[in-house]
Amino acid sequence: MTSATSPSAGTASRPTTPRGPGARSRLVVGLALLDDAAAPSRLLAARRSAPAVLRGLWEFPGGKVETGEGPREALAREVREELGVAVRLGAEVPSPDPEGWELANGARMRVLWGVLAEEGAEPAALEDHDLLAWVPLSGAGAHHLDWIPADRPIVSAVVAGAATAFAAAP
Ligand SMILES: Nc1nc2c([nH]c(=O)n2[C@H]2C[C@H](O)[C@@H](COP(=O)(O)OP(=O)(O)OP(=O)(O)O)O2)c(=O)[nH]1
Repeated sequence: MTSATSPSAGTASRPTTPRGPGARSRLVVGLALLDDAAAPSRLLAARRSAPAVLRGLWEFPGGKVETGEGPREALAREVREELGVAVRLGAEVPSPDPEGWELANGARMRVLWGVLAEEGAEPAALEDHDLLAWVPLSGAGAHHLDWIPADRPIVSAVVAGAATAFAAAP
């Protein structure tokens, strides 16, 4: 499976600071996966299965950027590992801080829009999650889930911005 990304979209191509061999930066990347680029109506949410402190809470699929990786590359890798699908990544969901959304542990998360790269592909909860849900973008749909608290403002931004997420994409 190939992952199609658009390197020029968004600002998520900034390099991360190397911290030595095998080290991981504190940058986390998350995916706001929409069911359709032109007329999105649902967002994919993933329920954490571990660690214990996060178990049962919902989040954006993704994870930590590894040393030497760009954020987009890291996100495509995490999504392949966690969901078993390739995604077409779009721009970054704008955050109040250019470094990204602040997480509870002091880390930052940058969230990118995405849609499935292959028609008919179905994300599966392969790693880190025990349940996936396509939640409606309209009404209170997405807000009903028990999100990781730091994700709540991101969910609001995603719900507000989904309709135009891919509007400028080629
Ligand atoms: N993936 C993801 N992580 C989030 C979100 N919100 C949030 O606070 N986090 C936190 C949880 C974790 O402390 C951290 C991401 O770590 P992770 O465990 O997903 O990263 P990883 O897949 O690279 O895992 P690992 O190899 O370090 O175990 O960011 C979110 O929406 N998605």
